[in-house]
This record gives sequence, C-alpha cells and structure tokens, in this order.
Amino acid sequence: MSSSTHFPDPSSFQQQSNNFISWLEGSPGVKVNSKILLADLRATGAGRGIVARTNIEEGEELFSIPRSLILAVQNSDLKSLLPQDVENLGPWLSLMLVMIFEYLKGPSSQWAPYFQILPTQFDTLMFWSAAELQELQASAIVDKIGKQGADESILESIAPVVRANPSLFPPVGQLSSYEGDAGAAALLELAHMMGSLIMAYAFDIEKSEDDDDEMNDADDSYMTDDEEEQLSKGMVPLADLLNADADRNNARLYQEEESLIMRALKPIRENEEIFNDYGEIPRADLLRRYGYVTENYAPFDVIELSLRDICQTAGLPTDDLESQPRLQFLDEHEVLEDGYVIPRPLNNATLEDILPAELVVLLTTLSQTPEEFEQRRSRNKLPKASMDAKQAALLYKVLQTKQSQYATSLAQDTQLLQSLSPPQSPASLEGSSRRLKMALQVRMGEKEICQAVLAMLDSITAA
Ligand SMILES: C[S@@+](CC[C@H](N)C(=O)[O-])C[C@H]1O[C@@H](n2cnc3c(N)ncnc32)[C@H](O)[C@@H]1O
Repeated sequence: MSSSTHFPDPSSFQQQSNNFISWLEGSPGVKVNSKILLADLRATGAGRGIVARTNIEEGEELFSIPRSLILAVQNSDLKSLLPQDVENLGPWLSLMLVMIFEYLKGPSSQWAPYFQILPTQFDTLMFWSAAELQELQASAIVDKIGKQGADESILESIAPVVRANPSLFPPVGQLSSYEGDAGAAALLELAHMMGSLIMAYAFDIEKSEDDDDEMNDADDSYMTDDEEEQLSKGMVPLADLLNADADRNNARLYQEEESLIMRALKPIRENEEIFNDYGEIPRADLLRRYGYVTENYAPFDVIELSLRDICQTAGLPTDDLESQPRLQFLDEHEVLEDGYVIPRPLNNATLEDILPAELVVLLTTLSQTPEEFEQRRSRNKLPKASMDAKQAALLYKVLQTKQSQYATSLAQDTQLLQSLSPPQSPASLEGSSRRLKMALQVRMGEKEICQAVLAMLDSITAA
C-alpha cells in the first residue's frame, strides 16, 4: 500500500482513524493501552500502523479484542438469514460472502467504522495489469496469482447466493441486479476487494483459548482446495492494523477464551512502530499476498526452477510423465515436483544446504547414461542426493537458461533501480512507478540468487 489512493475518501483519513478508535473503545470488552497510537504512515508508504506513544515493557498488553467483535461468519447475522449453512463454503468464501453482506449494509453494519478505514485498492499482484506483471520477467510468482481460479470460485459459489437474495445483497451503483455481464463484473470486483482484505488482513481464528497465533498461512490464492483443514478466518479490528517488516517483529496476538490479546514481545521504545509477524516470506510472495516489499525480506528470497526447464536443458524432448521413464521412476518414488525452490545462500551456506534433495536426485537421474538409469530402475532404488561434476554442469546450464529468461541483466536493473529512487525522492512512489520498483526488487533478488548459485557451482564444474 502506498498512500492515500488505496483508501476510500483519503481527505478524511485522520477523521476515519478517530471514528474507528472511538467505535472500538466504545465496544463492550475492548481494552486499548493508552501507550499505543494508530498512526498515519502514508508518507512512508505503509498506510496506517500502530506506534508506541511512550516506552512499552516486554509482555505488556497492547490491546484486547473480544471474540464477539471479530468480523467473522459466527458473528454476522447473515448465517441466520440464509437457508443454507454459510460455513459450508469454506473459510475463504464464507468470510468473503459475510464481508460483502456487511459492507453492503453500509452504516447499519456493526462494522461500518471498521470498513471505513480498510483500503479499497490494492497493490497485490491480482490487480496488476499484464504490462506491470511483465516487469516481474521470469519470476515463478507470475504463475501463482490464481486470478482465473478465484474468478471461477466466486462465480460458482458466491454469485448464486448473492443473486438469489437481492434484499440481503443490494446492487451497487447504477446496477439493478448482479445478473448479466455488468452484474457479474461488479460482484467480482466486490469479492476481490474482500478476498484481498482477507489475504492481507485476516487471522486464522482458533476455537479455544489455549494457543497463540500469527497471521494466516501462505496459501497460493484466496481459495485453496484443502479448505477443510483450515481454521475459520476472521478480521480482527486493530490487530490487523499492525504492519510487518521481517525481523522487526515485536508483538504477537494471543488467542484466549474470550478475547484476542496483542502483547509486546520485547521492550518497545517511544515512537517505535509495533510490528506483527507475517512470516519469513520471499519478496515475490510478499508482493502477491500483501502488495509491498522491503529490503528486510531480501534474505528470504528464492528462485524456482521449473521441471519443464530442467527437462528441456537436460535434452529430454518433453516433461510428460507418460513418455519419460526417468520422470515416471521419480514420480513413483514421490520425489518429482513441478518446480524446485532454491533459497538465497546466506552465512556461508553450501550447495548441500540450499539445494533440495529432490532437485539433486532429479539432476542425477537426468544425467545418467541409459545403462546407469536402467540399472537403478531394475534395483528400484533412487540415486543418492549428492552433487558431482555432471549434475553441477546440468544445474549450471539450467540456471543460465533461467537467467536468460529475464529480459534484463542484474547490472541493468541496478541502474534502473537507481534512476527510479534517487536519494532525494520520497519513499513512497505512486501507482505504476511503485509497482515497477517492487517488481525490480523481486526480479533482482532472484537474479542475485542465480548468480550466487552459479558462482558456487563454478568450483565443482571447474574440478
Ligand atoms: C494487516 S495490514 C496492516 C495495516 C495497513 N497498513 C493499513 O493501513 O490498513 C497489511 C497491509 O499493510 C501494508 N504493510 C504492512 N507492512 C508494511 C510495511 N512494512 N511497509 C509498507 N506497507 C506495509 C501492506 O499494504 C499490507 O497489505
């Protein structure tokens, strides 16, 4: 999130913050420590955030939100107004439907002052144009956005409920209903707004008091197929106004029987920002889910090598299982993947530390002569996951192929980045420039990993 443009009615930004805090503090059971402040961080590109007014001690309670105030399926009237069980839609779609319902209620919703401070525009990859996405070049993240699948789920599961209950879901703007192309487009827009809020703001809500929790787990899109195993999701006012910046985490949400309580994890000094933990996420994923990146997440960057590219580089005519006995053999042993993730080598990491065993086994299997492979197959035994010159040479070529798929070099990107953010420019670029800068940071991180791993392979291939 950059600035005003992401929020409804940016001219009343502070007024909306004040209204929200008044609403919150006036709600039964809410406690907010007077040492914290809901701050305007638009100048640094971070929207709203929570800042310490004065020094806070380790373990101190920052605020407490009763479970009844969570915007969740269990707390909305919608479940008693519909004949079907909303929860059957799964955690993502059920919360999405409830949020659309509450949002369309306008001022009569219990959560109206909360909706007033939530953004309506996002920089998450779901909202990037094709030209903006192209700036990510060969990053594997481009194939993980899942827009089409999300559209299909919304039209299949949400649209029929909305269309069958026009009194609960009044059409927006000039629309007379959510039928037809215009109706479907409006509904998709609403649903994506709620889906994006859930992705970047919602928490997994535990049923009982005994455990603590972090922001929700990284799912590939809004909706995934293993929904049954997921906890129910809820929007927790105030708790979701904490930003995050990798290891600057200094607070955590604890889920107790009656309330969700945010506590300081360490002493926090006056004027310091209070940060939650979104996890050790590569910048590509941070951009996909949260729509921002910072340098502090660079250590968690990864590159992903696709099975297809590896097969092609190894000279296999296709990566089709049916026609490729080597791939079939690996699949039978459950070590074949569509893509292989290599993390950034940090702190003198060795190849052994960073290369997934499955990748090494694949490289070995693809490097074997037909006789060597037949021998392995007849013994039904996977090769050892250790690198020698042959596998290293193949991986070297795969990485060079990967590098060549990025339209620009790391040196060119470095120059471009400098031209985009000269020291005198403000931290928060707007619109497409901001997206271009974030895409640059993501693709540069990936190119740096490619280069670093190539340098590590040099010693083996030269031997
Ligand atoms: C849980 S919300 C935090 C509250 C949010 N800043 C707001 O104003 O509504 C998560 C969103 O905050 C923004 N954000 C979080 N941490 C950030 C950071 N370190 N820098 C910039 N934006 C950040 C991103 O837009 C992210 O999607």
